[in-house]
Amino acid sequence: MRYAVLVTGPAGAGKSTFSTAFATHLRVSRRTAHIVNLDPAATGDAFEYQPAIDIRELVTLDDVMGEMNMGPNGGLVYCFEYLLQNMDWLEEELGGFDDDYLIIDCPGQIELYTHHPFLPQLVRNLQRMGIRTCAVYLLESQFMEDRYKFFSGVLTAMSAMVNLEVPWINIMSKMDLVSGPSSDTFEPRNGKRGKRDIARYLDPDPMLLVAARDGRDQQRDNSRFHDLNRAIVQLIEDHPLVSFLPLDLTSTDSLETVVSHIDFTMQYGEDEEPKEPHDLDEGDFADME
Ligand SMILES: Nc1nc2c(ncn2[C@@H]2O[C@H](COP(=O)(O)OP(=O)(O)OP(=O)(O)O)[C@@H](O)[C@H]2O)c(=O)[nH]1
Ligand SMILES: [Mg+2]
Repeated sequence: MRYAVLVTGPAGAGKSTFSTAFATHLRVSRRTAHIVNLDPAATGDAFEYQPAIDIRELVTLDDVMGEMNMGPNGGLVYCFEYLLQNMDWLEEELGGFDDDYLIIDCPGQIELYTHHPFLPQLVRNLQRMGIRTCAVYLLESQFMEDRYKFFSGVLTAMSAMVNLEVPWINIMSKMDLVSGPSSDTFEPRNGKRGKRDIARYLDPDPMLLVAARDGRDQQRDNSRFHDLNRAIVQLIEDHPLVSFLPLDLTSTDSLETVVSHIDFTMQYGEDEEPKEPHDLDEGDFADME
């Protein structure tokens, strides 16, 4: 059985860092893991491991920009169209792996997740090849600093989820940057976030949008903005599709919890009993009553 995890999410969310940590963790656990680089713009030393498959062997953003006289964004779109037309190259590369765990590090172009046909097509091909596939979507913890930014992140995650029809796990990355949880309070105190406050983001509480009363809201005090927020609140209440697993790469437990959720989602090891994901321990962020 072959497995593939698509590591997705906006630019700078920590996808490549997570992919490397994930691969290391699997190797330490004596499991074969390979990184697939799907980012034609990745710079040479971006990876601790040599990727087993690298889109840059087919096409690089630099070449496209140089030869086609394109800018970086148009160039990236061109790269994906090119890969889409050369899917047999990827299939051939993938064909060489048996019984393996492929970690597919995706680029951070948000268009790729919300409306470009490339990733859905890739997923269909992986499934046709009998590779069990799931996706993780990383959002970085800094998004929790601004409620509007956070909910725009939640909506983007939802739209990516709907676009890519695979089992899906949302991850709040870089939790090491969030100091806390220091207390059981809702509001940040002494610059530290309370446990309950963090929980309202991991399991997005749409009332955060309604209750927002910071300076920024006064500037935005107009009824159409409030109507829009109310509509978003309603959408998230009616379709609570998105919740986040916290990921703190400075903690092995945290990484293990995330890996066990991924294993569970893909039913890794089909001959074994399906495993329940590790419960989050005391000290993790999401163990709210
Ligand atoms: N503090 C902290 N920083 C992180 C973590 N993960 C990644 N970073 C930093 O965030 C930046 C972006 O990390 P990458 O792993 O390159 O993110 P990416 O999602 O692959 O970025 P793109 O491929 O450009 O979209 C780098 O400076 C990393 O060092 C983390 O868990 N904690
Ligand atoms: Mg990257």
